[in-house]
Amino acid sequence: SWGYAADNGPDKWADNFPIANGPRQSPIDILPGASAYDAALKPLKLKYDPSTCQEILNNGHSFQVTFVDDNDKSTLKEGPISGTYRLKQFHFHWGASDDKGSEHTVAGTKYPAELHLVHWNTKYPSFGDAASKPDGLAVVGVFLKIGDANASLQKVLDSFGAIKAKGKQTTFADFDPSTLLPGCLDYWTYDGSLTTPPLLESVTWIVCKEPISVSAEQMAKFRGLLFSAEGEAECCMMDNYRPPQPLKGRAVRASFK
Ligand SMILES: O=C(Nc1cc(S(=O)(=O)[N+](=O)[O-])cc([N+](=O)[O-])c1O)Nc1c(F)c(F)c(F)c(F)c1F
Ligand SMILES: [Zn+2]
Repeated sequence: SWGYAADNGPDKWADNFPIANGPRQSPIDILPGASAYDAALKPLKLKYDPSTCQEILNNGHSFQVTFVDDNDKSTLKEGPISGTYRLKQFHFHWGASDDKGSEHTVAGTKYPAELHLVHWNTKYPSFGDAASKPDGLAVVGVFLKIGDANASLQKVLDSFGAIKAKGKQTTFADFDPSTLLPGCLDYWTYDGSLTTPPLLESVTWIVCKEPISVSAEQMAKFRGLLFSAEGEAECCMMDNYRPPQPLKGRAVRASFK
């Protein structure tokens, strides 16, 4: 199945997922100079309840922290979207070294990692249903840059021992994902897609301008996870990012001047 290696990576995904060459694929290279400030864009309204945090798992292409989404305790509202979107999970993409790893880039600049908080539109009955609709998902992207160690991220990293291999999962409770957000929530927004198969074109992307910090030692811990399952030849989880895709005429708007 799909992955990030030479034989099953991003350049091969179109074989099984032809939408990979679609009109609204993600990620993209964000050009600040070409993105128009839109005064109609509202501030992001994020409300996360730590009690909805459920578990952390290694799904073989990243690790993700999943949330109970049968209520409106953890939601995203306003910003570029209308209605209420529920938080489903967050995960990261990162590189083999600190000079690459993010999916979105900013005028060609790559960050060492990128956080994705995945939300779904409650006008649809479920996440799976929403994921097939053009306004079904909203993903908040946050860049990570090398600097001071991130105390909030450290709580996530401390659980890595239990999820080293593909398919491993463990309970992960009482975590507030808003502690992973930057102080300033200025953002760029555009219509895009999932960046992993099935690459569905159902995502309103909301990419924060301000990065959060991560230390080089913490980044090394990300790379200690495995793409491989127990009993398989060990393959370190890194470079699990899709490169930027053609903009194909889309507008990127900025919530800030
Ligand atoms: O739930 C999904 N989560 C997800 C998305 C991305 S993403 O990078 O594409 N993203 O949107 O941020 C990255 C990771 N990850 O762990 O790396 C994820 O686990 N993907 C997903 C799916 F797996 C399906 F089979 C499906 F039918 C569907 F609708 C989906 F949306
Ligand atoms: Zn992602």
